[in-house]
Amino acid sequence: MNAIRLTPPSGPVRATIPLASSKSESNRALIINALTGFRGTLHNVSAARDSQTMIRLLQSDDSVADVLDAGTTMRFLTAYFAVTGQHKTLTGTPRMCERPIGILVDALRALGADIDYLKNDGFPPLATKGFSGNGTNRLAIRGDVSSQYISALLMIAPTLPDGLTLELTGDIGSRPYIEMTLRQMEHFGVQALADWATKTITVPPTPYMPADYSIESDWSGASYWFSMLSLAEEESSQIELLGLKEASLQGDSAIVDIMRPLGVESTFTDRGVILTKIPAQSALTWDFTDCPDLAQTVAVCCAVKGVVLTLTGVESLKIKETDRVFALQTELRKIGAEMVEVEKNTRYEVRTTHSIDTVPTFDTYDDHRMAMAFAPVAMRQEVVIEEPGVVAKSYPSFWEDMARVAGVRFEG
Ligand SMILES: O=C(O)C1=C[C@@H](OP(=O)(O)O)[C@@H](O)[C@H](O)C1
Ligand SMILES: C=C(OP(=O)(O)O)C(=O)O
Repeated sequence: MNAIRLTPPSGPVRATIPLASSKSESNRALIINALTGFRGTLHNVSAARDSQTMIRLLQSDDSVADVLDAGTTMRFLTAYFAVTGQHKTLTGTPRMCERPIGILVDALRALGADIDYLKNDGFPPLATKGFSGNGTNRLAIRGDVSSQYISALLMIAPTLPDGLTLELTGDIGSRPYIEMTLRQMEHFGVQALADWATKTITVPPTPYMPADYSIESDWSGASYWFSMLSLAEEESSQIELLGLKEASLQGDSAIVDIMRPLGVESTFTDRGVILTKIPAQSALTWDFTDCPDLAQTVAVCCAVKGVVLTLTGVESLKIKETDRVFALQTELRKIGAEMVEVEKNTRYEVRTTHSIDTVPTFDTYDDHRMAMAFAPVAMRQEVVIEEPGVVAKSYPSFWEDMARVAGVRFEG
């Protein structure tokens, strides 16, 4: 499957979308359940490759754990294998081996874990080689690189002899993901104390209790449907998204507020949420510190609508599946838009400069979110998307779902 051709709907969009379940919630539930001795029951675990990889690696006796391109799987399993004293080699795709992990490894070493880098210091591949259990129970850790290091440490913290206190330093990025971790730990019987004023989180040494846990649909995946409804030409268009809750653990539920000025009203029901069209604004400013995975969705949507978008809080985008800032800048040009760096690394502006009359072919940079963020452009014009299989990382049925609202043809 080399490319996919998408063509606009011929009339109003009317669709009900099942959505994938959250890979973030799934991967936390899987790690915590492993720490109960696999005694709980998880419902609606995500079919996302990142979660299926987590399941496979938790069950495997193999000494090599290849996480492919799954960031949470790499970070959470490193902590899990390290403190459970398992001897494992953790590796991943070439890009995964460029994504930093030094902050987490330093912290785990301070807790008493023996970890070696196998190639470059600070990056996978690495080997976990046992756990002495006589390290510190208080750590300072940067909060501005990846929250996944913090979530990884929090989840293993209650199994340490004296628990763990984390002092987060610097700004905190992706904080809702840390809160998601704490809420899920609580569900399994561990009550941590988070003081956001002092940026200190204390986890007591407490055994996890087995529990039933049901995973919600994925709000990050939902964001593409908000974008599609925003871009749908016909005012009577409507999309229903199943399995989402208004009171969600997922910070990406912020898409409800981000998309209102872009012309999408959300009405919650007992099945999920119904999206309808309302008038849109001509400019939007948003800080993506809490929800970095939404930046691509919103940037593309604004570019197509001609809404001037100012983005801040996107520093972490450069160390994700690809350098997402570069990828966005390059692909947005194909639809006559530019993403200009207004202040170095901290503030960007997306503006539409001209319209195009050719069919754009979007590259996806081994990044599921590049494919899914650009797919909604097809609400307005025909597009081709390269390597559409990338969506498997978080939302394997994305193109199947997309076929409910647009023409979808695989090519090559
Ligand atoms: O903990 C998680 O499940 C995630 C945290 C975020 O990463 P960072 O904390 O690195 O921003 C997010 O981008 C990623 O998709 C999932
Ligand atoms: C950044 C992402 O995932 P991860 O860091 O877990 O690879 C993502 O899904 O957008």
